[in-house]
Amino acid sequence: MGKILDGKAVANLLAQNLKEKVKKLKSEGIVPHFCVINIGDDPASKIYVRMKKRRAEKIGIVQDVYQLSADTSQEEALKLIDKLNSDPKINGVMVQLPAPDQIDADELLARINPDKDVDGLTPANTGRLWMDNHFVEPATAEGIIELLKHYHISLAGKNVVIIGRSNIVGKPLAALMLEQDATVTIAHSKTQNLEDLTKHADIVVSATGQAFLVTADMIKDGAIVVDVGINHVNGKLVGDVDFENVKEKASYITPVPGGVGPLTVQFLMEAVVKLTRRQNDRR
Ligand SMILES: NC(=O)C1=CN([C@@H]2O[C@H](COP(=O)(O)OP(=O)(O)OC[C@H]3O[C@@H](n4cnc5c(N)ncnc54)[C@H](OP(=O)(O)O)[C@@H]3O)[C@@H](O)[C@H]2O)C=CC1
Ligand SMILES: Nc1nc(=O)c2c([nH]1)NC[C@@H]1CN(c3ccc(C(=O)N[C@@H](CCC(=O)O)C(=O)O)cc3)C=[N+]21
Repeated sequence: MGKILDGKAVANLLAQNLKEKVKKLKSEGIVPHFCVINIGDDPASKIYVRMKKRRAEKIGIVQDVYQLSADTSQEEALKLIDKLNSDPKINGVMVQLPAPDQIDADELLARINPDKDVDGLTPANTGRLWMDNHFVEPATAEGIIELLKHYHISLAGKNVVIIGRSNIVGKPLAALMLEQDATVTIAHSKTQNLEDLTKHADIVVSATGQAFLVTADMIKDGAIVVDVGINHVNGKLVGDVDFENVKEKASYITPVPGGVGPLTVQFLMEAVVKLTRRQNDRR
């Protein structure tokens, strides 16, 4: 039976460490301060924004939330980003996704000053990620890398299948795993015979938002399974993986909740502190 990769515990352990870094900054008169721009009324986004706030407070980081109405124009959102970019008191900026239909989210992301890019999703930082020259990494991908490291799971030479090719999860994770010498396959909704790929994988990561996509018959005995998905089924929070059955076959598996999610939030906080430190050391 598979061992649980306890993302929540690892995130809380890292939070203790980060708190000390924040204390050190505070002794120099610096308080890490970032802003989340949330446009519209997506209920899940509001929950995530609250979770970030909770973790930020625990660590000693100041988080402002700019809650913009669902009918906010592109110009208004761009103006707010420009204002935060040029405010020296603000160390980090992020735009919560998804944004409403009238908003071009890619243009908003591209407007964020790469030196304040908490999510690591600006074109500049995405480029640096693929050139192995990165400073902040997208939090979910970095969280997964650090989770595997915590459990002494090496990526070198491993066959990894990542299901999902989004700019926020699948693609950055592929870059980071490739950098650690894994052989990476990225699957998506047009992939044929997905199980032929996953059956040969040492590590399967699912980031699709499709509950029960990954079943036990798709997994090699002793494989490692990382579940990024967040789905609500009959009022219950589940991932993409049929956890109860897959855990009998896997050597390690992440639960949902309590797996990748808390690490995502933790690594957003890590990014805020790193950016704050660099901005102050450069002055
Ligand atoms: N735990 C955490 O910290 C985080 C969790 N999430 C969750 O992870 C999931 C993915 O998020 P995100 O990457 O933003 O989502 P997107 O919707 O942007 O991307 C989903 C990806 O999954 C692929 N996909 C969808 N259905 C299938 C299928 N049946 N078979 C194979 N591939 C499929 C899509 O393929 P195609 O490109 O062809 O459409 C796409 O590449 C969501 O549930 C989200 O809530 C996201 C971020 C952080
Ligand atoms: N610009 C941007 N950056 C993001 O990082 C970003 C985003 N937009 N949009 C949405 C996704 C999703 N995401 C999650 C964060 C925390 C949990 C999390 O903490 N989950 C808990 C449970 C959550 C619950 O109870 O609902 C867990 O899995 O244990 C999940 C998902 C960040 N995202």
